[in-house]
Amino acid sequence: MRAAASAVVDAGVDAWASERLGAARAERLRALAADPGVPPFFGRTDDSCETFHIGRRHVRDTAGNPVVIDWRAPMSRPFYQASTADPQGLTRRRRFGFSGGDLTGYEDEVLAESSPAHPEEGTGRFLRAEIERPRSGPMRDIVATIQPEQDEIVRAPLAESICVQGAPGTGKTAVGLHRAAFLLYTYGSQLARTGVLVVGPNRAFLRYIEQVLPTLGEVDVEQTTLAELTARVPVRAVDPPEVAVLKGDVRMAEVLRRALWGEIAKPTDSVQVPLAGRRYRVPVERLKRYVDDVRRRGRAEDDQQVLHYVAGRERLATRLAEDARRQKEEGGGSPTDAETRRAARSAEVRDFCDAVWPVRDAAGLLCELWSDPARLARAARGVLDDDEQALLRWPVPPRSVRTAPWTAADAVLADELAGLLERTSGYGHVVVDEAQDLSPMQCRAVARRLAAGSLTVLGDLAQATSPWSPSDWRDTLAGLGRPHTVVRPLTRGYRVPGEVLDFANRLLPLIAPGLAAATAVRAEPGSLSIRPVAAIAGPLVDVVGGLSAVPGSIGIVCADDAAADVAAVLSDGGLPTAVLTDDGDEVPRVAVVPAALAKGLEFDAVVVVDPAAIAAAEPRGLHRLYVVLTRAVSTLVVLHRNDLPAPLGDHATL
Ligand SMILES: Nc1ncnc2c1ncn2[C@@H]1O[C@H](COP(=O)(O)OP(=O)(O)OP(=O)(O)O)[C@@H](O)[C@H]1O
Repeated sequence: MRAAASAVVDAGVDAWASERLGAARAERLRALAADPGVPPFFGRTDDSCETFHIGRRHVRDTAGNPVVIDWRAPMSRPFYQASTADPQGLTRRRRFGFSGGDLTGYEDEVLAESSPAHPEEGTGRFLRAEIERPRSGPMRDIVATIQPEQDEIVRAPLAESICVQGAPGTGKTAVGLHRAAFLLYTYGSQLARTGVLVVGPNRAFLRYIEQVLPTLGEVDVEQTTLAELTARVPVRAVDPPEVAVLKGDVRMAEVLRRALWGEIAKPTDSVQVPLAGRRYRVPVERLKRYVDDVRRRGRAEDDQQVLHYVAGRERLATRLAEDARRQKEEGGGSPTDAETRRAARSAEVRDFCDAVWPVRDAAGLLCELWSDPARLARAARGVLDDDEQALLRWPVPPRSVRTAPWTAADAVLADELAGLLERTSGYGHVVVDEAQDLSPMQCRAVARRLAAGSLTVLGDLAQATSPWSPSDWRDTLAGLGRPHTVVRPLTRGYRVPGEVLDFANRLLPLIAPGLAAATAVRAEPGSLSIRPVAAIAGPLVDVVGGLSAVPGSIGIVCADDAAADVAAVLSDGGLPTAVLTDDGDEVPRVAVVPAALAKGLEFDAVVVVDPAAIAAAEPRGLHRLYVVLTRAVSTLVVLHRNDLPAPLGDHATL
């Protein structure tokens, strides 16, 4: 296929067409470029008469016959879904193993109806080897081993919004990313216009996942964090917790709406509109009606019909110009469209709009609200009480909008205002990860990017650490604008060995009562080690030294404010490490990980330093600890000076 694409001559009917052909060919060659380390296929399906290979992309031979079927094609579905109970027409499924591009082995499952159940069906050798392959660098794709319950979600139709409630390591993130790739393949032309957006919680997480879609051949998906999505003001300050909670509260949407639309003034005087050399008086009564009409359109029930503030101002100007035009027509004149448009842009009309429907910008308006108590009180009356209003106000008004002490929550509010001013362009599909932590205002920011598209929401209520953490998904899904989204659970844990998962799951009745616990697909005797220590330093250096001797990634997770000390201890012990930061740098093989950044990440070996300190560091510290305890693929070592938090303490049975 590469040879055929290279051989095409870029001769179009003219220079422009030739250039376009050349660009298309370059694009095609780029799409066909293959990493020699990535095998062209990883599976094979046999039915009674045919054999198909399954791979990352479609490959055909010189005669045009398919040699490898793209994993996303409907024909590949049985490869992922067939079982001995339901062979889906297959007699055999074969999985190939590769090492650095060399075929090293294969595993067969005979699926004919009469065959006995495969002893390790679903957790075959290859799946296990794939999970346990030592990690280095960013997250890998799972195309070769997607499991049936994951495949159901990956291949759900585009129109279906889905919320995946998945326990740690059940593959939520992997499923969300593979779903994006599946949708782009299956609904390419529809999504080419509107695009797909993936939203993650922070840069460190994004850096970890951002290579998965490109390795699946999808380079055009936009992957971003919530902070980047809402970067309307330069964030340079941090809100105290109670202020951040209030700024994330859904009532802020009403306050901002009133702050913008509530300040539209009533016309007090008529306006003289110049049109084609004469002036026409528009009386104040009619002006009032125009303003009311346009303002009402700003509150349309159907979101797609809403007239945004900036467009409303233009509409108002047009209404005045049209009034003058009518007057001229009634006098026998026939003004042109261009003359009417000029009238709408005249100084007289502009002055009127400035007085009644002033030009606004999001940051400027927010700055006014936080600086001017009377202005805030007008917008917040009946919504926020006096104490709440006081929380929002800046003690000292800033010298300029740019230098104001903006916070991350302010950026989300500025984004809300920007969404009231003008329509935010929406995507055809949005995947939002770690959604359990979104504030109601952040949910609205994501919903604005959705327009008519659908949504994949990924999260785990047991890992919810933000102040808004919901106890079920209803409010989040309503906030995201898709209240009827079906919640689908994933409970088979692929990452964490059974011994470790059972230990972490002891926290579940406390942190998420009623939530089904995950069951691990692998047991790994010896994977969990709990070590009471008198002092951390010596044992920590010993443990990390021992783990460093084998390949794979190591995360040393501790309370955020202990990270620098832990790194210093390791470096003094001859084990230089880096502290993971949220600047998007690659995660080093051996990293000290502040607990707040552990979410979504995983390491072959994890050392948890002082779990009691992690639990004590924040209001939802036990949830944070649950996140931390579920990051390990092969080994978890817990070093504790103080007693373990209660449900974990009784480890006599371990
Ligand atoms: N079908 C699979 N085949 C191979 N590996 C898998 C499969 N499903 C999940 N994994 C692996 O399990 C690990 C966990 O997956 P992922 O990070 O997507 O889970 P998650 O549910 O988002 O976890 P968490 O909520 O704890 O962040 C990853 O290393 C992923 O590659």
